[in-house]
Amino acid sequence: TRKSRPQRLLKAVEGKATLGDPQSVITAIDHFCRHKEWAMNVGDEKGSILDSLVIELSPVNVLELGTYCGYSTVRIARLLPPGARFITLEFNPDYAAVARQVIGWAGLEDKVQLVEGASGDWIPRLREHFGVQMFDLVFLDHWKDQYLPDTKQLEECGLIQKGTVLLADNVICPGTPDYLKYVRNSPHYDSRYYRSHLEYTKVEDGLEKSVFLGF
Ligand SMILES: Cc1ncnc2c1ncn2[C@@H]1O[C@H](/C=C/CNC(=O)c2cc(-c3ccc(F)cc3)cc(O)c2O)C[C@H]1O
Ligand SMILES: [Mg+2]
Repeated sequence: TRKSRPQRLLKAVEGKATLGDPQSVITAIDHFCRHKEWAMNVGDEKGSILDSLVIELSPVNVLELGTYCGYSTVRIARLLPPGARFITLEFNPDYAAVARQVIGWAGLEDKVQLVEGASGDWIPRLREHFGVQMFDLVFLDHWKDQYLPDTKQLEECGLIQKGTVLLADNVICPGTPDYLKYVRNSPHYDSRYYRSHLEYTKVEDGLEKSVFLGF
């Protein structure tokens, strides 16, 4: 059977990137998606905004919702301080398999815990299973209608506390209207929109950064 797009993306990484060099993996994926086949990675333009926020925050505990091929996983993991803990959730086993290899090519497998499963099932178990008390940074990039329910569940589980930063991809395209309304209207969040473009295109999109102010 024909390879899937994630498998073709992985082939491009294996053909172009240098083993153990995260930047070469990022460059290989961006080149593949810009010149061969578009794929829903956060991309280089929004990725640079993500980089600057990770560097500024220097987070110790990070959660990513929606690993896909591991592009943003590599972008984030390569910038984390030693001893940081990074959990990424992906429920599609084929995507998870590709992501493990992409993360492995970048040499970042020791920095990332890729958990196969649905965010809704795993969020209530993160504390007792991984001993994590709260997250400094949550990157939301999974199904867009899951952003709000998962944010509420993270709040209820006490995994979002004063100072936690939520960073959401695609708040314009495809759009996450209910999530955006929630974080922008809630007195418990200080929210800011970083205008950019949909990965590898000229279409407007952006990231929403929301800092939890405490209850
Ligand atoms: C609930 C849950 N738990 C764990 N993993 C979950 C999950 N829901 C999705 N996932 C996993 O995340 C990934 C899903 C990501 C969804 N992202 C998207 O749908 C997405 C779509 C576009 C887009 C924009 C314009 C267009 F014309 C077409 C597409 C751009 C993006 O950056 C995206 O992230 C893969 C999936 O298996
Ligand atoms: Mg996205």
